[in-house]
Amino acid sequence: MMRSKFLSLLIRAPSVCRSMSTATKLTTIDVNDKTGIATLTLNRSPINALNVELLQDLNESIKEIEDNKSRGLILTSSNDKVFSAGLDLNEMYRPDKDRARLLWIKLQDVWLALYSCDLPTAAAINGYAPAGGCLLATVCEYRVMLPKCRIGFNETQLGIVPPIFCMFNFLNVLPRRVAERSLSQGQMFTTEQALQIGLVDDVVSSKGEALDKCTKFIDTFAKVNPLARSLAKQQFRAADLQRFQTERAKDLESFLAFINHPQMQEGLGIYLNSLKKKQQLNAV
Ligand SMILES: CCCCCCCC/C=C\C=C\CC(=O)SCCNC(=O)CCNC(=O)[C@H](O)C(C)(C)COP(=O)(O)OP(=O)(O)OC[C@H]1O[C@@H](n2cnc3c(N)ncnc32)[C@H](O)[C@@H]1OP(=O)(O)O
Repeated sequence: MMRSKFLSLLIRAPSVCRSMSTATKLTTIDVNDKTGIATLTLNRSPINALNVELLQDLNESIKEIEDNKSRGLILTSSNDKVFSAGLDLNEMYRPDKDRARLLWIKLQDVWLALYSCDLPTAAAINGYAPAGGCLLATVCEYRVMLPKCRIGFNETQLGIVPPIFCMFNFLNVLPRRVAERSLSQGQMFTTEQALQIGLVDDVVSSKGEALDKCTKFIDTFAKVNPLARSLAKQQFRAADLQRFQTERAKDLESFLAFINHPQMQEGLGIYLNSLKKKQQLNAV
């Protein structure tokens, strides 16, 4: 098992594969022939809210990209305003018990797949990225964002405790003090603020430019031995991954207990309604 992983890393070469897409089309994969880099696009209309199916699709696509020995993975969205609106609140409001359990397990799987991904990963954040959207962006090793967007973990603003993997992501990206404050205050940052604190690495004016920047980032590894690169990344992340595995089951039970709490349900109902009301107001 270990040997085949080593071999696959040693013989990794630019992919000749053109494009792969998952059957459901909630995500699409395009592999650039020249660079061998795979672009994984979130494609769940209207706002890439992460439901069970999208998370399942994402997991399959990440695996497909790894198995096809792409040189890197770029995560982006087909929506030109929203990268991802985070977890689908409809999965948590008056939840179906089995689906809610599955939702969290799939979210944990996606986080794990990206956090421990052998490939270099980058996020072209071409729109809003609250909560779960921020999770997907910050689990990557590099981020570039478009102007006039917002990103952050707003969970505490909604009365939700951010799970430990949000903390791991932020501690990888931000100084500890900034990470703790922004997570505990549920801060949402404008693109400009995100750049200033280092939450994103660069700001560009179009999605095309964002994809180019991500490609350039992945290209910085071109002359580095892929096995050495991958193992160095795993070494940095090993303690987080170990803690995640230890707490995974407890984290799932905490989530289920949390969303099934009557006060949480009431809050979720009000919040969902306010999001819908916003649209009604816009239409007036
Ligand atoms: C100690 C350990 C304890 C562990 C406990 C763990 C507990 C953790 C529990 C939960 C964790 C949750 C993490 C999350 O990800 S929660 C989701 C947070 N997301 C948000 O708050 C985003 C809210 N949405 C927005 O801000 C905007 O919609 C935006 C993404 C900026 C897009 O704006 P716009 O383009 O203007 O689109 P609309 O606002 O008009 O939205 C279009 C329709 O989509 C509906 N909507 C929006 N967001 C969501 C969502 N996240 N889920 C489901 N539906 C959503 C919105 O109501 C509109 O619907 P409709 O067309 O019917 O009016």
